[in-house]
Amino acid sequence: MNATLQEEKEYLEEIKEQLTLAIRRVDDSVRQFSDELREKKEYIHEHQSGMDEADMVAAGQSINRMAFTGEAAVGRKRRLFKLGQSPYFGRIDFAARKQAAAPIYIGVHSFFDEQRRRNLIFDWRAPIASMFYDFELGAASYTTPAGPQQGAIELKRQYKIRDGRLEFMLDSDVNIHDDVLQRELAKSSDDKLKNIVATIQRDQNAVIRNETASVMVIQGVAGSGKTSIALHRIAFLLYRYRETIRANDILIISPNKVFADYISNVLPELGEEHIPELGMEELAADLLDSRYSFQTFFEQVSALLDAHDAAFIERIRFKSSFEFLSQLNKYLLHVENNYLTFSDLRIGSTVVPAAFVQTKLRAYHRVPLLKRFALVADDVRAHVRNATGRKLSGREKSTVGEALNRLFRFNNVADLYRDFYCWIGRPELLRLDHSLHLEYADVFALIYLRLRLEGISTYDHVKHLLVDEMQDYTPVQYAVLSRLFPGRKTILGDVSQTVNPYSASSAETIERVFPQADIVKLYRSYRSTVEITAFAQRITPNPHIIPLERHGPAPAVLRCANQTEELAKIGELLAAFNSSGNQSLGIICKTLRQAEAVYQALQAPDVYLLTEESTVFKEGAIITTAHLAKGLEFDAVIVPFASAHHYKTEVDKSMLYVACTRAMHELTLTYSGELTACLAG
Ligand SMILES: Nc1ncnc2c1ncn2[C@@H]1O[C@H](COP(=O)(O)OP(=O)(O)OP(=O)(O)O)[C@@H](O)[C@H]1O
Repeated sequence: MNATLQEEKEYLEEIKEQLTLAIRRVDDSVRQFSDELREKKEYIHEHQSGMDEADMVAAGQSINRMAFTGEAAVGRKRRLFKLGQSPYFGRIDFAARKQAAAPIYIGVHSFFDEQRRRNLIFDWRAPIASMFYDFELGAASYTTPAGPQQGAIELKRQYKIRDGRLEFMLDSDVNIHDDVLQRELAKSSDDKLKNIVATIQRDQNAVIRNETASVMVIQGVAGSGKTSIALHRIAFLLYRYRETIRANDILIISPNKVFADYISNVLPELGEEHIPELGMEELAADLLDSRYSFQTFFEQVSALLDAHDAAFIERIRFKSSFEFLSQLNKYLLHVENNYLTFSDLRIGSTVVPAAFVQTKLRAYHRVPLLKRFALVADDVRAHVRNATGRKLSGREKSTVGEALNRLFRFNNVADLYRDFYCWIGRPELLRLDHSLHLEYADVFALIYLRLRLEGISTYDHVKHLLVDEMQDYTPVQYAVLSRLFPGRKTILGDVSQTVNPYSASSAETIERVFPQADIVKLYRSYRSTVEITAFAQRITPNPHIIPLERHGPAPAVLRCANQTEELAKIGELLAAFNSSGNQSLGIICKTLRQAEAVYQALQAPDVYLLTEESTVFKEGAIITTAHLAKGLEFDAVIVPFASAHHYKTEVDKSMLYVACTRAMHELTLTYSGELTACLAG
């Protein structure tokens, strides 16, 4: 063993010892807290009769304080314990100007040596740790409250420590060493998405640590780490702004529950609490006060996959356009200018001139229209009070309210929405029957009208919004999000991975809704082998994509004589997976019907069918649809029924691209009949 390795091993043992001592100290203080808490409770119990209300409140507060401190100690213990397993993953020896170099160890959390009053491990989010990601050996700098600290990195080292044991270490003289990244990516994926702190790349680090963007749009190719980066960005913001932002101030809008479960590990792995999460449809139901039933996005896409209905596509296309949002905005102006009828109001013997009401209503132009009537009613009441020199009777007060409500010709948003289509001369674009069941394309348009006319402030508390799969949301949806969430936003996705090409948004479309957005584009793909990435390029080419140099078997396209033989083949592939070293397999179909057919045919134990109703991500082998698999990844992927019969339209092609790009190491397609033309390249 060379001297450096020996030194590092000794240092690791020393740190582990320090951590053990620190855990013991926390244990002692937790014990002390719980003893004090018990004594306090006993004291209160015994002296209850002699205590007045103020004493009780004070005692309650002190108990809460103790419990809070106790909880913080338990959290600290959890973090220390985790550090004991893997205390650090990186080290840089940094020499600040005119000073000798000092080692800086970087880990998932910081560890402070109370006795010597110095940091033994720095949190990866600390400003000084940013140099590990941003610089090679030589000149380097980081920001401090007093300005940039210049200096030089004299050594850069990476470690893999697992269960307290040093598995390997590497000195690197270039950026984060490719070897370590390669080792990480070559591993099989056994479970949910993982943290990537040890191998964050420079361009990714810039996105994670960006503090200036009020809206950040990340357009990145499949497997470029968008979701991972966005979650690390949240962890960074929680650390950087720990005084002002808490986990509860953040909201993740996720495409479905399985995805939400799939990403749920990353932040706790980084020591952060669970972040509230909401599906787009849950948000819609909430904003419509559950007054309307509506088609879901899954149902819309399934309908498109089932049949080619030109009128349905036309409705979706129009309502996904920027033009539609502009028309809605113009219509709102039209409503304001034309749908209010002003006349003099007679309250008792007082006449309130129409011009008075009109001026008042205009003065509140910043308030949503339907909210203005109540404000103007107060003004009218005050006017009448001044004119008569007396208080108004209850009856007179309600007469004012009723008269003002009559100024506006509509009393519900659905009627206005219907009227909008007459106004643009396209009534055929709305399918809304009396049961008020909305098509998915209408859901957010109706919400937008409601938002503009009534105002909604339920989500004002959210300080940071994260939206994944941005390509699936339309300009109207973004206009709603923009008004609903005034705080900062991180929006990410990939235009090539749309499941509905008729409603897809690009980064440029989103930029039109958020002109202030910082747009970042990521082209390096980390998930799949070079062979799989090249194969997926045959479906949707992207000349800019840069696959990470990692090789594996070429994807296989297996021809079968008929469907029975195809299902038998999939059974064989499943058996081969079970005896391979791979941990996860995704059998990804175009539709749920196909997925159910494969599931029935295989009848294999330990194979799960993932549907729209599923709420958790399962390990091992799963059968699902491309729509649901979006955002997930598997060691090996099988795409059944890749025939010309099943994959022929634009929507089918999108599904095939999503399915193939889920594979990390192995990809197999099966078909019978003629092979799909989507693979023609
Ligand atoms: N810097 C990195 N170090 C190690 N692994 C990384 C890095 N960046 C990304 N990865 C890995 O690449 C894979 C893809 O990441 P992620 O799912 O975040 O990408 P994505 O862009 O959201 O993908 P998609 O849009 O295709 O769903 C994950 O396994 C992730 O851990």
